[in-house]
Amino acid sequence: IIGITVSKAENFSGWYQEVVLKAEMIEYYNEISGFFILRPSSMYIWNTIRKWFQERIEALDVEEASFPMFLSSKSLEKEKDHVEGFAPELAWVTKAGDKDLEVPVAVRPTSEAVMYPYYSKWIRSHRDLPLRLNQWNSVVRWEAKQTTPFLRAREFLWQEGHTAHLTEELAGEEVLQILELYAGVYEQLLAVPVVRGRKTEKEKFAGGYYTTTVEGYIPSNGRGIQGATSHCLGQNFSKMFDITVEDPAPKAGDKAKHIHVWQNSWGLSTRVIGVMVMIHGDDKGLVLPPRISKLQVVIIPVGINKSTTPEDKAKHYDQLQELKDTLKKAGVRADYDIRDGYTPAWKFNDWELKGVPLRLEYGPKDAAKSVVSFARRDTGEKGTISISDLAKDIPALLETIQSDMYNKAEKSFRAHRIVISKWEEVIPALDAKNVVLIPHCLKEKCEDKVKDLTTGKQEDAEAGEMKAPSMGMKSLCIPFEQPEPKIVKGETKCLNPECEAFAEAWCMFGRSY
Ligand SMILES: O=C1CCCN[C@@H]1CCCn1cnc2cc(F)c(F)cc2c1=O
Ligand SMILES: [Mg+2]
Repeated sequence: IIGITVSKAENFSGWYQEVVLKAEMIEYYNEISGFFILRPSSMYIWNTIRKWFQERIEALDVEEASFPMFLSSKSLEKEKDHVEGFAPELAWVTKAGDKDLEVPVAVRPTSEAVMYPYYSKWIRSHRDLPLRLNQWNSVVRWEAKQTTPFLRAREFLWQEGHTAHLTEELAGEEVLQILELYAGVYEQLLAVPVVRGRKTEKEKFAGGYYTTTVEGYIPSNGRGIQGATSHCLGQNFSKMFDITVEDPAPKAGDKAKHIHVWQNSWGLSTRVIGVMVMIHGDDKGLVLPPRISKLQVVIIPVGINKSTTPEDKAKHYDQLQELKDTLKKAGVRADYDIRDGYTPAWKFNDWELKGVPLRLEYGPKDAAKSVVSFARRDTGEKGTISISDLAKDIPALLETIQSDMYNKAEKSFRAHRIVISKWEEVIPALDAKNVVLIPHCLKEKCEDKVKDLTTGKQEDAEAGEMKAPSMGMKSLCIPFEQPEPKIVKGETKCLNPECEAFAEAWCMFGRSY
């Protein structure tokens, strides 16, 4: 059978691998492990996201650039403090042909060290600010952990924005504008709800000042997943790379001094596609939100069989063409499937596997009544639409599917975000596939302890039980939207029973990717 042989509820990771393969989104690059081929249906989704995001950052005066994909160890040296943790992920080129390179070069895992020596050269006066450049490219991080399509790959497509500003306020404003665009990619295109917040000191980008993030939730395993990040780098990188401007408003009598610029960097990757697949897919395969689906409507001829005369078949197929033209004129990405030698049922399965949001069935009986039958991919709901209403009803139905998919996922995430004020309720909540909001002191050491306290111990596992001890919980973000009752400084204690500090905020924790 062409369908999915693994149930999403029973074997989530096996289900996921099978869906992305059988829906023809991905091919494993068997030559080298950890690399994947993105096939047309994935690239269509990525390009839809790219157009949507590109249009909006252009409105923010962000310009596009393309920098080399190799890093010299000299410029890597400049950010050595936080790069050392990443060193195992760096891929190096040491030879060209049969000659060793004098100095090995690293394949970019991100482009700060490639770009910022030139930011230093280009940014002289405050009139050169703000500088806002974005790259659409791919980066390489030689992950040691198990890779999986879209979610963790050794090379992935992303965009990386790198901006420089005169003040912390101007940088901070942009950090949030970009974060809101990331939330828009998820909520408006992928029908995926996200929580907006700030990363804790432990989870933020170590080279930065603060990190804001959009966090997703995977109902199948109750885990949180980082969706995209928008960092304020503060003046950390401008000090490392000497990116300064003359003070535009020196106090009278002061000699001209130089200000280190305030920088941001922000990235969203093809991981977003994996998140969408995991949330919306089902045991028949992919379920695509209409706004990002290459094919929104597939029209399947039914009731055509051996007894149908060639004339009638030809006439019927002409009508399929008319239906398709009507839908295309209405702005719907539609096509029909007249592949010979396959039954309608086979075709239904094939297009369900590929996640096409809406199927229309059209046979001689429908023709006689000037209707088409429809079947929604997300809910399976069926019905009929009169052909005269197609141009109006189909676009409306597609928008209904888009918002129903979002609302269903939003309801599920909201129901699995549990506000907790008693420590003993935490692990049961995690085991019930929830993420939790707890009063927390936000200190790194305390977070380490919370992770340890919530990691199942080997001896707890039933003797001989193969299951790995349950994963501890990490902080996901400090939600901008804080639950009631608001944490009052010095009143509520940090929920970690071994921590004496007061809570600073409600912090979202969960098992995570
Ligand atoms: O996350 C983003 C958004 C886009 C621009 N970059 C930032 C920070 C990237 C953080 N990061 C993430 N991963 C890395 C992996 C490495 F091998 C390495 F040398 C450096 C890094 C590294 O700096
Ligand atoms: Mg990483």
